[in-house]
Amino acid sequence: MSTAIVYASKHGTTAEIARRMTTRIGGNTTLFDLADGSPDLSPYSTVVLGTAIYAGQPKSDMKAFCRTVKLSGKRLGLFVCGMEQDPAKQATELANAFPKHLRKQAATEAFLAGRFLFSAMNLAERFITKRIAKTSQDVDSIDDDAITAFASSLTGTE
Ligand SMILES: Cc1cc2nc3c(=O)[nH]c(=O)nc-3n(C[C@H](O)[C@H](O)[C@H](O)COP(=O)(O)O)c2cc1C
Repeated sequence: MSTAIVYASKHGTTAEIARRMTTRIGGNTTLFDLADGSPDLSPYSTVVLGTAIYAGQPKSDMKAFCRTVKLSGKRLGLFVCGMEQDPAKQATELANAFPKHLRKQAATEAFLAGRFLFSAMNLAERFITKRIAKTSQDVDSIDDDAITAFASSLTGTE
């Protein structure tokens, strides 16, 4: 199985989740950061798309990529990285992050949590995070079990 994991990350946590996912998917798995441009996915039979969520929205480069990418016939997994705690709101963020036709095609999709990294944030982001999340400390909510479960359902080994 040849797999491409394509991600959109601002402060590195979606990238870190994607990196951890590669070892769990195994086989021939390649990482692509959308900040480096749009990859050619034609050689890959399986594709994972992952994006960070800011203010309820996926990153704009993932949104733009989803508008043009052709994935028919491929096994597809979708994930979002965010710090929303309410399961209903997490589900809404996931539902809004990718177009309907890709969600319909997806073999698996998940909200994979994230991190608050104050050292990576700009002043406005620190202010918003302190106000909304009521913390000024780094928080690491990356859920390794959820990453493993996502990889297993993608590869059909669950
Ligand atoms: C200014 C700001 C706004 C955010 N808004 C949301 C949000 O609406 N929903 C959510 O689930 N997470 C939100 N987050 C949390 C980020 O999604 C989380 O920090 C994530 O790990 C960032 O991923 P990245 O490092 O790949 O950019 C926000 C974080 C910041 C700093």
